[in-house]
Amino acid sequence: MPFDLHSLRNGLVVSCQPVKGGPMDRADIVVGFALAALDGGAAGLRIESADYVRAVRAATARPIIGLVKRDLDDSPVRITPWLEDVDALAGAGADIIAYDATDRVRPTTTRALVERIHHHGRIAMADCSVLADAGRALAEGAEIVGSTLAGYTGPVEPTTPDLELVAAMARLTPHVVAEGNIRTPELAAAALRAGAFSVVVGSAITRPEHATSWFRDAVDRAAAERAADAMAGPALALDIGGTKMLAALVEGERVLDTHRMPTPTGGTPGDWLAALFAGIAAWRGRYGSVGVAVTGIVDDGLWSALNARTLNIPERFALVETVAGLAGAPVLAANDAQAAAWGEYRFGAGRGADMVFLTISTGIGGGIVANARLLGGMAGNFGQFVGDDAQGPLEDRVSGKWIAAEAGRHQPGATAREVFAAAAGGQDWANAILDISAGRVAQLARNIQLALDPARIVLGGGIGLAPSYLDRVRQALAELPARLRPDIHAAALGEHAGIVGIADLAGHNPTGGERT
Ligand SMILES: CC(=O)N[C@H](C=O)[C@@H](O)[C@H](O)[C@H](O)COP(=O)(O)O
Repeated sequence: MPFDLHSLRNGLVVSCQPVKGGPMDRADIVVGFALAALDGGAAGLRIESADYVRAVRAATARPIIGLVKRDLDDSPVRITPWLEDVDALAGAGADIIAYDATDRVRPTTTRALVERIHHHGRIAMADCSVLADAGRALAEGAEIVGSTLAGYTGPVEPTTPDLELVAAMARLTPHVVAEGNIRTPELAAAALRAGAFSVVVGSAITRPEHATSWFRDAVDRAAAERAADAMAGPALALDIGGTKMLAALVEGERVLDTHRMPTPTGGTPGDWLAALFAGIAAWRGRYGSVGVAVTGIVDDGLWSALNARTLNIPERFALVETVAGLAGAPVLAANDAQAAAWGEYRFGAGRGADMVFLTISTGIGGGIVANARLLGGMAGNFGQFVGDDAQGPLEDRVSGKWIAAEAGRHQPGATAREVFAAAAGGQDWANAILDISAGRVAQLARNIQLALDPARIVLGGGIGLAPSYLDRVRQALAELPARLRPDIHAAALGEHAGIVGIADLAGHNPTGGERT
């Protein structure tokens, strides 16, 4: 039956080319790889050498792209350079014959190779390095063009696929094969989306030596990072809030030492920081990096107030530069709730998952970690969300301040803590206030789920962690279908989340500068 090219449409082709001279370089092993690939759902195979094509052909009728590789003295062309190679591959049973279609010094013209492939009634696949190769190959009659040689004509071997070339070739012909350095299922899918007709994957599946080395390199890099962290010793973490300033020496999630002082009511942020550093002068030399978590917004190391009533600071205060001058070490700065989000992500209730952190206390803050990255700038400022009822920011209708104000009608002067106590004692009015507050947080969590679909939402803060509050939030969400229901957990690091988070971020920031 003549070979039907369409059997490869949207298909995965597995290239079974062992490392030359390596332990897998045996016909029986190549046949084993080929049959295993077909069992796994491959639509076709790419096999090197007439002998191996013959061996695989004897084991399967499925499509085979054949090629011969040679290292020639007088030409850089390696893939099927000779007419005799074409004859041998056709004789061995290849359906498609791949050849080097680059414009380089070569023993035989590409036109002659294509003619010879057609003479045997086979399909010609042009392995290209640039778009011009593909244009020429199509003009010479090749049925398929591949991105096989993209990057391989230069001095340094590529490590990523050239999907732009795939997309450009797809504008010339529908029969484009994406090939070369497709190392993950995601890249294979991206190649198809870029316009490929079929995708060839080789080393990631059939060269254990190569795939092992990628993993080994990644593990080596992580080990080097770990060793560098251990060498760097503790980080200095600062938390500058509206009422208090906290300095701490932090190693991993361990807080080794702390120093607290009230945030001065007068002076500039530069004065406050100088006062804080005077209090921790004895720590000098014990830390290699500094993280600063602050209330407000941090953009490019510059600090601005979000709400001047919480902390009045000059617009775009040079926070990183000022602290670097005082500390003599690289500095990283972030919003305090964002820093706490990172702390919970690294060591607390959000470990390793895409997560949103919500802190409900006097106000509401938050942070977002997506794809292992903490979002900076304004991201996570949930307390500032507004409804369409012009009732002001959400935090004014939820937080500790609001709870205490609502309680005033029933128990003048009551604090939020006292409202929780009254609720625990069975007071209906107190339960009603807490249910309203928790219901609004539940609504916020629901909206966050719809916007970001995090794996978890972590709830912290004095109100968020007060007895019964999380249960009330969960209760308010109980009726939602499971897929829409946020998975809410109590924060695990308590008041240390911010300093642990900012210390960890700072420890991985050897060059300094703001990174959030
Ligand atoms: C440049 C060159 O000589 N490529 C060769 C072509 O057949 C093979 O060595 C590759 O393994 C094949 O293209 C599949 O690519 P990857 O193994 O990166 O998935």
